[in-house]
Amino acid sequence: MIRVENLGKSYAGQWVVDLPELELPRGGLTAIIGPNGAGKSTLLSMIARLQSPDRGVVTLDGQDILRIPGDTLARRLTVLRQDNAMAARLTVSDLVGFGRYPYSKGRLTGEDHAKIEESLALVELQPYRHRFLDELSGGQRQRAFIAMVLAQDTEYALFDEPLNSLDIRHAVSVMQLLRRAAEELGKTVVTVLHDLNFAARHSDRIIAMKNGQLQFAGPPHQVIRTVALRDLYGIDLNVSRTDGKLMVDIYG
Ligand SMILES: Nc1ncnc2c1ncn2[C@@H]1O[C@H](COP(=O)(O)OP(=O)(O)OP(=O)(O)O)[C@@H](O)[C@H]1O
Repeated sequence: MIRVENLGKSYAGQWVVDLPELELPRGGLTAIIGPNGAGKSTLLSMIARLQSPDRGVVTLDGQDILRIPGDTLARRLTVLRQDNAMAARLTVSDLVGFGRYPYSKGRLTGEDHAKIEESLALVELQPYRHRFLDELSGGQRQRAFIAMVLAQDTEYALFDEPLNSLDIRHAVSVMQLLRRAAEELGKTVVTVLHDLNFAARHSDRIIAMKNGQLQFAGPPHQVIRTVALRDLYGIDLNVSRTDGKLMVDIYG
């Protein structure tokens, strides 16, 4: 379980994350939604220890993440960041191989190569394995980074807007991948999503943030409601339910 206590991050005297308490239980897929600037990425990067909080603690299965050695943490938790700045003259295979670093320390074993292949196949990038990152389209590059995260094969996997730049086929495929990781492999998947329909369809629970605070939390049908979405985004969106499936009319 990931637990956040009294967690805060502030810039210029303004709390951009201000969470007295938040629990992300083990297993399942949690979507984090909320308007631009709500604090979603900041929360994710503090959980992944990419950014340090100004107050409070994050615990992973009861352990303060600041006390977990880096290589141990890297075998338990991984994160796909929104800004994947990385050397362009790196091939797709090399990048995905970095996901194995916590295990191989740079000397890839047969098992590592198998994981790399499996991850490339999951995002359908085998034909591009020898391409340099700057020779890929935006969506292909995004899938390469997703493959790197999958290759790391950690129990906790955090994603910040994984569907960025993806066409609809690959967006559906990545969401199904995350779903399978949670359902069949028992991983704990936490992902920031802007697409409310993907969040409604594929998540077990939704956390909705606004102004750095937790606004709503619960299963999709409790959060994906016209009143809640108006509160979050300031617009009226019609939500319907057909055959038990929630559908947000995102065109207003
Ligand atoms: N380095 C920084 N210096 C100052 N303010 C920052 C910095 N990083 C983030 N912020 C501010 O913190 C707030 C939260 O940013 P964050 O990126 O966490 O939001 P978000 O919910 O992920 O937004 P988006 O949906 O646009 O990605 C924003 O108001 C942002 O401007």
